[in-house]
Amino acid sequence: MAKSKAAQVGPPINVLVIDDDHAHAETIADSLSSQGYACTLATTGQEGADLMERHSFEIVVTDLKMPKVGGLEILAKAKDDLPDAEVIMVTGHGTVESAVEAMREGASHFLLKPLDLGQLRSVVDNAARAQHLRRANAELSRRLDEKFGFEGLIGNSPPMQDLIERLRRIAPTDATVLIEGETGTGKELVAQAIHQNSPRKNRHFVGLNCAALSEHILEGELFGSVPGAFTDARDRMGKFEYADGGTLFLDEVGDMPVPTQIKLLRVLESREITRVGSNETVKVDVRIISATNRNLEEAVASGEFREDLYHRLKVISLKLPSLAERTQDIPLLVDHFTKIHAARHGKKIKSMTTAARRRLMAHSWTGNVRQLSNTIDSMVVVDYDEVLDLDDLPPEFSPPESESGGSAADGLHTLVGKPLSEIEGLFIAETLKVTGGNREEAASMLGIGERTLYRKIKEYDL
Ligand SMILES: Nc1ncnc2c1ncn2[C@@H]1O[C@H](COP(=O)(O)OP(=O)(O)OP(=O)(O)O)[C@@H](O)[C@H]1O
Repeated sequence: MAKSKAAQVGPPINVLVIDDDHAHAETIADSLSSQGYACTLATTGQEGADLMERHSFEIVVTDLKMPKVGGLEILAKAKDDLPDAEVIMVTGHGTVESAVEAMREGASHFLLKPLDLGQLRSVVDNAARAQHLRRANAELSRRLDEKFGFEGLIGNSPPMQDLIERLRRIAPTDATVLIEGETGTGKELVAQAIHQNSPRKNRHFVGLNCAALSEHILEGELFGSVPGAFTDARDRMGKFEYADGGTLFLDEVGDMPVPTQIKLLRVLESREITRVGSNETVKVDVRIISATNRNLEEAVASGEFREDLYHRLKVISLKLPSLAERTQDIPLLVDHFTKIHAARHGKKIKSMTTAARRRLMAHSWTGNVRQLSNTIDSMVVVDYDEVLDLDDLPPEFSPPESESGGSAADGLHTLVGKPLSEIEGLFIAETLKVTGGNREEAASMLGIGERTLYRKIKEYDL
């Protein structure tokens, strides 16, 4: 491949070369560097593993047989720390079986020793092509995010745009964040988006639901345990240690038992944990994001939540709007979930009827975005004609009596006798309510142009 090709899109592809034979490692790196790759060398498996923790490599070329940390361990490490990296194994004739195992475990290619440099370059070029495609996709989704959201967070309404703007500023810092919001408003998604846009993104994002766990189990989960700490206790790493260098997401933090709250506060202050049953302390570097759908201020007032911990957790406080506060986002979310669920079920959905959209817009979504997603999921499953319509909606969406058949006429009776212009104004106002104030959507529902709608809004002073 020509030198320029490897560096075609953006900065050069980052390659990590791991080989305990120094001269061999250098030959590989020289050969790839001359093709425009940015190579980093490691001459032990351990050194390679350490480098993978700190840097983001796109391709890893590793020797299979190395003392202590071998190629298969490197592959497992790459899966954890660099899940998008392409791993290429270099192996001697005697170890072909392990190389086959490596392929099964997700290596993208293996090369036999003695290494043919031409073949090496062509295999690396193929991996680089896959990485360029990944970069292009990431760039595309970044642009889409810029337009419609942030890391999969869909929403164009003013409260969502404000939230996304704040997230962009908060994410790259190390600040502790408390996310408050009703169930299904996207608290976990927001926590993940913060992690993905922080310097910690290559380390673990570890979630723990603090509700419904007894004090002892929760503490074992958080801090780990040593044998003998309690019945069945094993030598086990807790979530804090596992999240070291990364982010720990404490979901339903408002339900944490008070004794555990005290221990958590101590850990946040000292930045070290003690496994349950042990006296040894372990330093941890973890960013804490917590979430709750309870009103924590009330919990503090009633003594169920410690005030000092509350203030520690809410250095940055984010309140997620309920779906009722951002009905304007429903059409975007509907399209988003239709695509996702159709792809998941391998079904083709061409469109959704206006009547079905209208019903979804008017619904009271107590379960917020999750409930909307589940509803679209079930519509996609039962649909048979590639068009999502009222008949695909779950039974709880059946129209109320007043909207169906003859009884609708009863409702209309109350309007008889009013001037047509007043009725028109009433209908426009109702439609705008249904669309959450979205005029484009309202105009399309009413079957009139947007300019006409603007004129009528002015005319009726809506
Ligand atoms: N703004 C959004 N854009 C796209 N998908 C979203 C958005 N908000 C939530 N979702 C989706 O809705 C579902 C519920 O979100 P999530 O689990 O983050 O909510 P939650 O507030 O943590 O809920 P709970 O309090 O019940 O744990 C997920 O599938 C998530 O991907």
